[in-house]
Amino acid sequence: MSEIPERDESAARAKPETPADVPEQVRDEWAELAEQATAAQFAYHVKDAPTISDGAYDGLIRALDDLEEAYPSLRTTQSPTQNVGGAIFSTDFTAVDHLDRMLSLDNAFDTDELVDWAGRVEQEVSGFHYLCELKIDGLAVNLLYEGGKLTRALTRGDGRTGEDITMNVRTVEGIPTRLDAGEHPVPDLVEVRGEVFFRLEDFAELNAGLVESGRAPFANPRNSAAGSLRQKDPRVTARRPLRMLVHGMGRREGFDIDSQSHAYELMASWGLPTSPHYRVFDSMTEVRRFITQVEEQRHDYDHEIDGVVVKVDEIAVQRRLGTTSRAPRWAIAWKYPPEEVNTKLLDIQVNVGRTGRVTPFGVMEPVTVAGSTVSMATLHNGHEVTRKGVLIGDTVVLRKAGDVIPEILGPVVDLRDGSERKFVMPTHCPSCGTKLGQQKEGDKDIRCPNSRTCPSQLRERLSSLAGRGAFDIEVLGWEGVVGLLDAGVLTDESTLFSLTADDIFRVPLYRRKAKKGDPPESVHEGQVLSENGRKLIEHLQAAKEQPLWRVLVALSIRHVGPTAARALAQHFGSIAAIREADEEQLADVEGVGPTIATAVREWFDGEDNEWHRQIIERWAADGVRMEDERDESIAQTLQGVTVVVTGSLVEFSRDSAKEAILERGGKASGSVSKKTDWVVVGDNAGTKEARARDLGRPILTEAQFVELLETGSVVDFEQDEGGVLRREEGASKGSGS
Ligand SMILES: NC(=O)c1ccc[n+]([C@@H]2O[C@H](COP(=O)([O-])OP(=O)(O)OC[C@H]3O[C@@H](n4cnc5c(N)ncnc54)[C@H](O)[C@@H]3O)[C@@H](O)[C@H]2O)c1
Ligand SMILES: [Zn+2]
Repeated sequence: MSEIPERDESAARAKPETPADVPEQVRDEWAELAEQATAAQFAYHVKDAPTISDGAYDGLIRALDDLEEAYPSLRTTQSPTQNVGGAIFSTDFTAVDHLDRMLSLDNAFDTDELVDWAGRVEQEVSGFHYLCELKIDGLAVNLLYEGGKLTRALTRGDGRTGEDITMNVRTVEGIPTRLDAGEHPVPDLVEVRGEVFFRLEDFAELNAGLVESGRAPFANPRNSAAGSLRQKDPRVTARRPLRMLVHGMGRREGFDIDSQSHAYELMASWGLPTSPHYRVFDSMTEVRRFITQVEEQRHDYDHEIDGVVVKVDEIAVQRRLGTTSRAPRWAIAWKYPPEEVNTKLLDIQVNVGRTGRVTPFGVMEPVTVAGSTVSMATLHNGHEVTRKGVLIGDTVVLRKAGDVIPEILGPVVDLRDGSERKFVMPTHCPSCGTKLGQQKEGDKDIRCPNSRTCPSQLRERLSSLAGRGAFDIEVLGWEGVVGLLDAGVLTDESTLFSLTADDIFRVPLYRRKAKKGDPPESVHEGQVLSENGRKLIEHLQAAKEQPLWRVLVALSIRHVGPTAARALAQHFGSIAAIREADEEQLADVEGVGPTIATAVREWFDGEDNEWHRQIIERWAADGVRMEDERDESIAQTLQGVTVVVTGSLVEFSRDSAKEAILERGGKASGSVSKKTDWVVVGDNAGTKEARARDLGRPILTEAQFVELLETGSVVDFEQDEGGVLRREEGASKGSGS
């Protein structure tokens, strides 16, 4: 069917080679890698419990491929590079042949590989389109419909033969047992290929339920979806909220299709679940733009994706290009960098935070994930360590997705060798030795109650107080805090604003050797205050003028971050008024709620109230502004209006834009949802703009934002109802979005 040469051109160029020509060393290396890859395939496809990360697996396949490129005789049908994966079957299921083979996909990990692929295709054929869609990270399934009825469902298996999971698939929501003969007649026979997966929301809910009933949660949606579908007992599958999206056809009888997008249109009309996120393009430039866009909003989809699949749309062209033994030549999977890797958990240590909370964290062998090197990850609390079932010495799965902080998902149990040991939560504070305890019975967190003098809490509190979300004292970083405490000029935060130039001079970090030209009166024992030392004095002075919400954040009241602090400041206007408010009044403030209200009361009335009063009095005496001046002249134009600002504006900083919205009675939100009224887009806006377009929310420029602030509305704005990732007009219908 296909006339184009094998993908591997070097094989064609190389002189004929026999296995005997392959150096022993190379053969051994190949055998070793092949064995590892085969074992990984078994763990992944058959046991649904991978022992190595996808990145590591792809690395093994790469290495094998490189060896086979150099020594083509190694590339036998037995090689893991040549099979579809999952060749070994579980005895729990009956093996059944597919009518048409189910293939895997070739990968492109960088632009060169993608462009090479397109080059090979375009050299062979012309006048075709590229269809781009999401690569769903799930389990490939083949559904057979005969006379419109679902008669069989198989896993992909080795591509020729799969496992019969018909009973299980019948329990998956959204998979019709009968096709709809609405617009198009139901076919005599069709094999429908697609992916079974968990939606992220469903997965989180499933895990929450498991934890509530005292069981261990699942580590990752892909493998637990595979595990859930491949259950001996279909009743277990039925309890798991699995979904499916279809992305291809195998054997078909009694009807014809002319393109991939046509297939989607038909399948949607038959009631099969198709994805709304596909587009058809003319050129590679558009394909690459699509890939970039999808990567930016990778975490906004309701299921996990691990890349984008690019396919030739026209079926006639697909036929001409044909397939290799494991993948079609007319498609390629662009893979995004892996967000999950395996690494060794070397130790679990604890940190005592600014509110006394004792947090265990994992110390790991440094590993690169999603572009950064990670060697530590929080484990939240002792309960969480037990819940995740990790032991010190375990190989663990580490996940870092987008801007989210790295998370240890769980151990790779199969790789334990018996030397692992259990982590025990300490009974006494590692920083001050005080006995640890719960604040209330039933709390998951344990705390060091010595909030006033515990060195660890003090350091954390001071450095967070100086942070950008609080007093914003730039030159008082972690080292500065430690320096002030070590020099003994500060014993707690109450005297922070009483620091004198002499005090600051005593911290080595804030002084330097005197130079010629330094005024003689500033020189003491050959040293002068450094630039940062002088800045610290200035910044402390400036901090006293900060708005009330920042002072509130600086007090380190549990649960009171910038959002709650802004709400409190906006509503009450002064520390005195907040102190007078009862729990109910506090909880009634929008954006506050009962947990925060309790924490605020606890801070003013609890065991440490004396000491907390001292901080406030001392700060006030030193000139810190404890109330906001209200500008009654500002018109409340944005009452009940929610605005999201994204990207950088010219006249506004992030904070001042937020302030401007709040001052006018509006709500400044950090994420775009259907409830967002306006989205203000500055330079370099990322996923939020895309999401706004996706949801069809009105988009404003900075000038229009000013108009909005002044008048409460904008006359002429941009609204993209279609959204960048919507299917093209008329491309398909019936599946909703
Ligand atoms: N961690 C491990 O030990 C281990 C072992 C084996 C495989 N793996 C992972 O699995 C991959 C290989 O598995 P594979 O052979 O399934 O290949 P693949 O996941 O790279 O791609 C092929 C599969 O993608 C699926 N797919 C998702 N969305 C699709 C769409 N829109 N259109 C077409 N197909 C779509 C199909 O089911 C198809 O079979 C590796 O790259 C690795 O990520 C990991
Ligand atoms: Zn302590």
